[in-house]
Amino acid sequence: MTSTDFSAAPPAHAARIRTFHPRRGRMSDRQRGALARLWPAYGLEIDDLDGPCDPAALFGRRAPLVLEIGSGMGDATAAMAAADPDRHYLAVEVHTPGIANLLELVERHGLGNVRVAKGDALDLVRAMPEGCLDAVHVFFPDPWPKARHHKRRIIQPAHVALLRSRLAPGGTLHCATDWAEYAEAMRETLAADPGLVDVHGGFAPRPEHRPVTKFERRALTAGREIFDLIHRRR
Ligand SMILES: C[S@@+](CC[C@H](N)C(=O)[O-])C[C@H]1O[C@@H](n2cnc3c(N)ncnc32)[C@H](O)[C@@H]1O
Repeated sequence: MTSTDFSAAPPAHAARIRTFHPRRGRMSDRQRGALARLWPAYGLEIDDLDGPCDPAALFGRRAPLVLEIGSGMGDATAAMAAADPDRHYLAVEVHTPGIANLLELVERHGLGNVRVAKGDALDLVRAMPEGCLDAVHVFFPDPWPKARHHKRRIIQPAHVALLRSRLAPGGTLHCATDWAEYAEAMRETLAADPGLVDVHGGFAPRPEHRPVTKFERRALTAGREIFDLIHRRR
């Protein structure tokens, strides 16, 4: 891995970004330090977007872009970005300590191909141009198990149509969950989208390129099955 010069001038979008003041969650000194140092150039506050989001401007150059929705502690994002330096990784998360942890990993491993957005992923996706994404990763999204809360799920028909519209033709939507009922609902929802092709014709074998995430580790410890679904935009 090459090291990255974090003292370089922040990209143009940084002017729109306010200084980050984490209000909740416990963070180590290393995480807090990385957040303070990297946020101005590597972070995007979604609520501050006042128009379309140009993903290339976030990175200062063009490359195929992977969006990870709900990156949690960011360990999977960092591992995938390190193994895949020719693509850009944009992680979206609402949880401040998770963002700080990812930025600490970015700093420690010199990952110049990662950026982090804070806020609601769907607001960010709506602000992105159609066809701008090479891949979308939704790894272990909140399952919202109660029926009256299903409307809060990320994977539901209208959101899938939105995500698909931002994928380039041939781009992939990769979802994983340990919640069997949500897995089945995801499978049906994704299969019903006319603009997507199911790469494996149902649940996919666990792809080696997907690192074990924090929530996956918990699920495996508890003995739960993991379900992967990989679709391609037509
Ligand atoms: C169950 S955790 C999984 C985290 C990580 N992907 C993993 O596998 O360890 C779901 C994550 O999604 C985040 N999240 C939920 N809704 C979100 C949204 N609308 N936009 C961005 N992040 C969201 C939560 O804060 C949480 O960190």
